[in-house]
Amino acid sequence: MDLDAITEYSALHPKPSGLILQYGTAGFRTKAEHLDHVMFRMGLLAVLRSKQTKSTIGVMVTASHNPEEDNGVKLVDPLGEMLAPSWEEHATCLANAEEQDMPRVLMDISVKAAVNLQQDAFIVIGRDTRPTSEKLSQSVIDGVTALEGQFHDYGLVTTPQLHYMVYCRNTSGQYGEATLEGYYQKLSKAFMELTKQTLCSEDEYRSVKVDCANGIGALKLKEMEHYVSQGLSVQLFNDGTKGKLNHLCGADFVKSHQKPPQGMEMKSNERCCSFDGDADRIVYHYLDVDGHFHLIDGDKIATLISSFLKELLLEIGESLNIGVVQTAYANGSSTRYLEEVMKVPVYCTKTGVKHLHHKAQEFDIGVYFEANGHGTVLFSKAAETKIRQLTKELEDEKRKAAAKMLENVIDLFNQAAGDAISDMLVIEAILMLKDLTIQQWDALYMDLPNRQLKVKVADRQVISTTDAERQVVTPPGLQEAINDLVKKYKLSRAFVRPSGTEDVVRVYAEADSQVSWDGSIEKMCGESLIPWVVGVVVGEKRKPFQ
Ligand SMILES: CC(=O)N[C@H]1[C@@H](OP(=O)(O)O)O[C@H](CO)[C@@H](O)[C@@H]1O
Ligand SMILES: [Mg+2]
Repeated sequence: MDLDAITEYSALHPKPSGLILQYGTAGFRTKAEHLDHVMFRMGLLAVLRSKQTKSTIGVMVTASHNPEEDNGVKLVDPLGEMLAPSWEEHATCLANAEEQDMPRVLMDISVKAAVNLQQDAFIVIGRDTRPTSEKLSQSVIDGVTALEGQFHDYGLVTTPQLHYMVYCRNTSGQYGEATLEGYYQKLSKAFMELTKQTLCSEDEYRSVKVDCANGIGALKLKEMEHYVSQGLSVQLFNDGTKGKLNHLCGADFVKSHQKPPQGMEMKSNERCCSFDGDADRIVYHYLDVDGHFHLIDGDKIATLISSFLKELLLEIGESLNIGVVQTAYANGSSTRYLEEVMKVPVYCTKTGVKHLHHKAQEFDIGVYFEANGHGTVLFSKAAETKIRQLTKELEDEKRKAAAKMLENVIDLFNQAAGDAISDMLVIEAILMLKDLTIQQWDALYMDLPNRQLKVKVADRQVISTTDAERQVVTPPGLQEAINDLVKKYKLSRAFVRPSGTEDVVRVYAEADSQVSWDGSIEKMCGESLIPWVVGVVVGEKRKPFQ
């Protein structure tokens, strides 16, 4: 490693002294003006990771659903998954090293991680549509070239498209061709195959309105549109030609405000969906005839998908196991419906896709979705091989058709990461095949009323949790206080955790609809729980719930 050359290059991307950033749940994320040195250093780190794993590594420049002024970066590991936790620590150390210490820290990492510096390195880079993303991705490239890594810059791509490219390249093309054309071909072929025998021909089923959050999803859906136009017509809104990224629109806005995005014409009972800023999340929604807004979130998406998959499995008569993975934010009604009505086992992990993804890998078919709409379905290698084999061997026409459908579903899901485009096509296909309207889908179960709030505190790390973040460990007394509170309401649940991406504490509460009308959710969240959390964290001595 030529440390002098690295020092020289690094001086072109100097670190503001004293700035400390953390590689969080979704990489580094902050105001774009603080990120130039981080980008350069992540270019360097990606080269080390590539040498260590002898694989292509991805670097994505995006801040997803966060405001346009922000930006961020995350590394993508060899099979398209999130960076390994030990390397998250290396990333934090490298990003925070003061200018003069950086080459030594880089060297330390390569020794600790036993990196063979003679090994070749190959990095693929992608970026979203933020005004700062192009320049910042150039800084990543500077880092890669400073360590003499090879690279391919995919330019503007969605986050899941970059994950797909990494996965393709590290499986020698077995997963698909590592180009945008390859991605569109693979998905559209599976979608058209899957939907070709659908009986319904009414336009209602063939058309969907998409709020693209003024982000990259709009560009990529436009590119993809003609591949699927015979089966589905996609109407784009918030396509970035006027509005600001993620501003009053997009999946995060719709989910957290539980109201329609601005900039989208919605007529009653029309099927609409919203992507987030980097198109790795999706939620559906519609207005009913009375003009009431209905949100169909990640939980209901997981329910629709798992009931469809379970039916297909019954049809082919193979005992492949299926599991659904959620987080504590999943609505209690969804968990009950999945376990009690559908008889599907449900598991809860910590927040953050990497935890869900990891758990979902334990099943033949692992369905995972965060309530906010980030998720996908993973098929184990054994299940995939079995299903592909059945499409050839089965003689019974009905069973064979079910196996073929499953095969297309495997190809339609992005197995590397949650993907709004791919999820949308799966959902559209299921609705067509099952002849379901959005209202019928929505009526599978009724969400418990719920609230999610953020509290700004001096040090959010004062709160620590256990049991997949559902129980507070510290500060003492807080969990007991929550227990006392939820005891008072039917079907109620509440929890508090420090965010992994923002400097806030998140508070979640839900309760039976009967009692929510008298404002108990508000009582739980607003009047009592939040002041208590804030009080504890700032060290106030006041009693809870006063
Ligand atoms: C309640 C919530 O939606 N949390 C989000 C948010 O994490 P926090 O750790 O809650 O800030 O950002 C993550 C990354 O995008 C996403 O995976 C997660 O679901
Ligand atoms: Mg996102």
